[in-house]
Amino acid sequence: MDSDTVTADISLSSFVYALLLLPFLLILKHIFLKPPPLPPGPYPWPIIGNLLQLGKNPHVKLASLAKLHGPLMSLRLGTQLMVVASSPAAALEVLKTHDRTLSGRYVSSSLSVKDPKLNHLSLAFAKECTNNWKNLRTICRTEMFSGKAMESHVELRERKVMELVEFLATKEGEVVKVMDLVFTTICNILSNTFFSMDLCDFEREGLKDFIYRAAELGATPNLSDFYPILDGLNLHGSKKKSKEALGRILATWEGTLKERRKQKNPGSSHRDLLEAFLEIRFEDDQINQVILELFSAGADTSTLTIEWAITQLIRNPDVMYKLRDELTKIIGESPVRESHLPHLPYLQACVKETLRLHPPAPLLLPHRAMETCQVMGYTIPKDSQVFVNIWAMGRDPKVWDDPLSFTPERFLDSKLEFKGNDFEYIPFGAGRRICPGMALGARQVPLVLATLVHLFDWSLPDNMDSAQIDMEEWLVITLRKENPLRLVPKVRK
Ligand code: HEM
Repeated sequence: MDSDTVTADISLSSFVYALLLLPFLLILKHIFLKPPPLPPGPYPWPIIGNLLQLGKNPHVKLASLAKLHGPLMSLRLGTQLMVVASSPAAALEVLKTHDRTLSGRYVSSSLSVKDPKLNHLSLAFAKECTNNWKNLRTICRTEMFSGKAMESHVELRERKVMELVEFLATKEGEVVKVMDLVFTTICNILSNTFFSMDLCDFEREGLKDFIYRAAELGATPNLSDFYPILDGLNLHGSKKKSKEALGRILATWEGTLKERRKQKNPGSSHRDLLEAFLEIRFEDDQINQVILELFSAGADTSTLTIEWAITQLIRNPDVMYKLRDELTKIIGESPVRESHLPHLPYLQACVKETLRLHPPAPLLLPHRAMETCQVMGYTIPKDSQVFVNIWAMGRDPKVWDDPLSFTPERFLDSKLEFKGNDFEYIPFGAGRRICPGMALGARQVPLVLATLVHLFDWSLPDNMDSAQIDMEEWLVITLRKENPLRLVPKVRK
């Protein structure tokens, strides 16, 4: 046998051995290199998964499910996978350690922008954190939320709040839907920052009702969110309804946009966001998209926080008394100014305590896994929806003493801030997707709240006692429409 034949025999036998070993190697790979499992969660039913388990207050139900399944759990909603983080440690993993991968946005099919050009120019609904999204955040920060921009709008915010006070004063003794009026004020603060004009009226319906309607449609789950294959069928007709509602919102500033495009020099006494957008040659569609998103993200969140703060103050007269006392000592008889806010620690603590118990976005906005990743020893597959249940974290007895009581004092000697670094307390989120409007929210909410508490006495109508305002989360919104929470403001003499 010559050496060539021996070499050929050896290679042939190595090949045969390798072939025989292959199944074993594959089995070993399967056993040892198997990706970690999905996060634990309730058993999913065939086809519907866990859809029926969420109910009408998903954050409340998810909080109780997390007690059974742990701080990182997964549920199936139709064909979609939902992952929920419910502890500060899990929130830190999602919003800091894996922020790059998990900062995609999951957008409901009824809200999703079909035009790819607009999708690239979206802020809250941008599916990825693209350069366009970064640029948009930078423009909004520079023009609206930076220290300089915030200072340039102080007088505007104070004026709008005084208009609310003047209107309320004309209603002495009457039953008033105060929170509708607060919503009007917040919308007008925003619309003046965008266009230097009011878009809402205390007496008439208009923009605010269209925004309610659009928000309601956006929050209503759509079957194609759970079964994307049904997307083209538009079973609820919700896309048509959202399009109508959005069309009516856009119509409220269409004329202004046209006018301002024609003007060479806008002539407004202070710069607004529209001026910045026109300078960088944004088209109408692009401007509409961003302003729409800023309205939807900024108006309801601030109003709900004020509404809950007032509700908690009525429920807790001692806290109301202490807050009034602080306001009287620091402000005296004059109207509240933004320059007073840094000197009102108890007011700031009341706002923080309200955001702990009643975060207006209890699950943040839905994030999306842009790639498959491993978190806390579990796999989160690409395109899963990822939520952080800050409502559950705000009421967790492992994190807070006596978590259900409204005790602003807990924030007085504490260094806890809502700026996205303390993961037990993130009402504005954290990481790349943190709320860009935090600076504005953190000024307009205490300004309006302090004004309402300082200038008015709050009492309930005779036929309602404080037990009746023992509301469940999100019921406030329902109350507003079906059985509005009517508080009687009495102007203090
Ligand atoms: C009390 C007031 C507010 C609270 C509690 C709040 C809270 C939040 C939260 C929790 C998020 C989602 C963060 C995430 O998904 O991780 C968010 C996003 C957002 N907020 Fe706010 N917000 C408030 C006021 C405002 C205001 C006044 C504006 C602007 C006018 C605003 C504009 C936005 C936008 C555009 C986003 C989407 C950001 C993105 O996806 O990149 N918010 N906010």
